[in-house]
Amino acid sequence: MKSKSIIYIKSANQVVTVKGASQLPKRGRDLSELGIIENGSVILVDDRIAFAGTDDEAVNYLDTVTGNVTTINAAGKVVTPGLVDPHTHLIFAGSREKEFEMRLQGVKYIDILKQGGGILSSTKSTREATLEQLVEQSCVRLNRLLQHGVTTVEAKSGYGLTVEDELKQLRAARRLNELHPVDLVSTFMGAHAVPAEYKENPEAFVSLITDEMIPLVASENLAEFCDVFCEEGVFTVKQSERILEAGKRYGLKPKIHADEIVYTGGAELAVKVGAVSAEHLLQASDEGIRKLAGSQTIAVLLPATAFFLMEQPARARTMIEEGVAVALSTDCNPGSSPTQSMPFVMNAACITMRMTPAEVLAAATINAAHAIGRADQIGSIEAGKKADIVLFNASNYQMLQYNFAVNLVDTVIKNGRIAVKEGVLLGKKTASG
Ligand SMILES: N=CN[C@@H](CCC(=O)O)C(=O)O
Ligand SMILES: [Zn+2]
Repeated sequence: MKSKSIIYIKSANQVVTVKGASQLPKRGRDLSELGIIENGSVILVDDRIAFAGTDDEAVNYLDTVTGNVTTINAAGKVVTPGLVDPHTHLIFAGSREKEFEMRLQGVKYIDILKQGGGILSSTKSTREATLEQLVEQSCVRLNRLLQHGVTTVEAKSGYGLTVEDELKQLRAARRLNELHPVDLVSTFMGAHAVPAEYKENPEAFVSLITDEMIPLVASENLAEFCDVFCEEGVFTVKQSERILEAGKRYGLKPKIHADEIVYTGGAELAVKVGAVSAEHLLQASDEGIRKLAGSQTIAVLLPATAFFLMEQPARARTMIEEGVAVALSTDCNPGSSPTQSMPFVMNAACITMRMTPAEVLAAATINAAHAIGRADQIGSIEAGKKADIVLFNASNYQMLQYNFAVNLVDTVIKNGRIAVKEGVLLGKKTASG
């Protein structure tokens, strides 16, 4: 019989389990309850977490298991669950730094899209790329996410906007998931923008999404979620509802880019369709926030996007006080958030939205896992969950947010294997494996 692989992480300054009293998303005061173990140990057996407790308890537990033990001395470090990034547009080709300069000169993000740039510019480069080129370019970003502590990432399509190119993007995500240690969770987002060829007839594009794209995505099992950019000048509330309901009929769970640039009632729609998550929410109304608070929909907040677009961020404090379950994400994409740093997002959540370091950590782990329907497997350090763990060079969890614009990640363990050691990616992944 194959010997078990055991990783014994011991003597951590803090093990931040983020374990909650229930299996539900964290809200209100509970968002700050991190289940910290001082002088803690974590024991991983093969690809699962087997134990989390004090150093003394760990010694007793170790007596009960046999296998090849790798010991990691975590003295002076903070141990957390692998970070979860629940909203990205990871799979794309090209970049848009020229638009960045235009925006610095005062041109609005949404106006660039209306003039045929923005998302449509990335659509052009993504259509021109082969699946292999998409995997290659996206792999570089995924490596960086991993080096910044992310062990699971959601990835949306939406830069293809034709049947074949949307499928190509989702197949690229599947390929990357197969070759890379980080887990990818796919979302179909054919409703990311109306392509130029449908400018005069957007309803026909909506029909293409509902009648052709969604059935094909579902039949190839290429995505778990369906997302829509519900925004003035992009997809109306009515069109968004039609698309999300069509997705539901094919087993794709709804997500919405809601109330990002202007208020449209996106948050209200998210609750109406039973969305797993509503994203952005910069312009969400009081009523929208109240409705989110009374629902199971997670509010995925994207402070790096507001920062990069030079806009006011979402009202995180109001949301938390009203009882909304909030999560955080990079929104990694070529236009509004070309970052691969969750630690930056976590810092920005404190500085720009006044979330506390404790709230931020829960929002970037367990609540982020809820936002992609994975909270039973990841997002906290609990026996039975995936062995996805990060060790930070920090004496306490507040340091993670306080020490901004540096990467404190020392070690990342993904599925029970060391993927990053002393900040360096091991067995560096490329598109060929
Ligand atoms: N707002 C819509 N979609 C992305 C941006 C995509 C892009 O600009 O390429 C977002 O979530 O920010
Ligand atoms: Zn997005």
